[in-house]
Amino acid sequence: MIPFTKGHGTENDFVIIEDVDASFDPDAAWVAAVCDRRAGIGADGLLRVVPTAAMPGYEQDATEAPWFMDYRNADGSIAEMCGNGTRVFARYLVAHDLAKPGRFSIATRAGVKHMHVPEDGGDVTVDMGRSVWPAESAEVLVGDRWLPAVNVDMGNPHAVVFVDDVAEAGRLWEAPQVRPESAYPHGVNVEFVAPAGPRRIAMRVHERGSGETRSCGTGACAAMLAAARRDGAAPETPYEVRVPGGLLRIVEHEDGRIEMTGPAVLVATGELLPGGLSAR
Ligand SMILES: N[C@@H](CCC[C@H](N)C(=O)O)C(=O)O
Repeated sequence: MIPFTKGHGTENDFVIIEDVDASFDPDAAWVAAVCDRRAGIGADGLLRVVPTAAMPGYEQDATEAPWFMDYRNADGSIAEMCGNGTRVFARYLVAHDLAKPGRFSIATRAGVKHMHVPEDGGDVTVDMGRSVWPAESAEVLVGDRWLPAVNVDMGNPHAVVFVDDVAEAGRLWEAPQVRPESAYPHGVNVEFVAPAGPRRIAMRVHERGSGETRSCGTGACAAMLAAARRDGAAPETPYEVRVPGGLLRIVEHEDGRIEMTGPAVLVATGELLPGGLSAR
């Protein structure tokens, strides 16, 4: 039987599997079966808690960040980074005595991230590092209009589109169409962003590998940065990003580091029974 924990950050939900001896490397089909909302546990993604020293290519980060967040999307694909995932992962480490509350670091495929988990169980902050702005120009189809995309890399790729109302994104049952597709050789997360007041935006997202989710932390940072540039806001200006699953508070510092604060909730623990997951 495989123990698991279920958690979420602004309703971006994850199955967390602890793998302290790095003996478990699930394949994509297994992850997709666990994340299936009818035949599995159901989640937007999976977080494997594994020693950084056991992750080939990341061993150098182990001293600073002993635990590695091995993130998988709901379809089983690997992504470099998950902003909401970092907060939930950090909460898990503290709850399971793998880290002390306060400040500590975790390793990810997008580098080491610095966390703050308050002792009182309050909201968790992650220092996401700096953004990169790819030069490609691209567009996203919204209804029957092609709108310009603002490309922001937060360790993973994002295309931010400004709309008047996030409802314009439609049902998002399928990945939004982008052009040229060559602008996103590894796929893209698409954020639809509308004004929601001074220093406040509303966002919906279609995530690469997971479909529409109720929140995306890296996406919220990309959206905030695109909005702040558009508003001409100075660094250190805090923004609120309203997503269907709650509220994230984000600030870009003078030195370009981006900090995101929001909830990180552990909901349940359980065990996966042998043979219970549907073969695909
Ligand atoms: N929900 C995440 C992002 C997860 C990865 C994304 N789907 C991708 O493929 O890049 C977040 O909170 O950042």
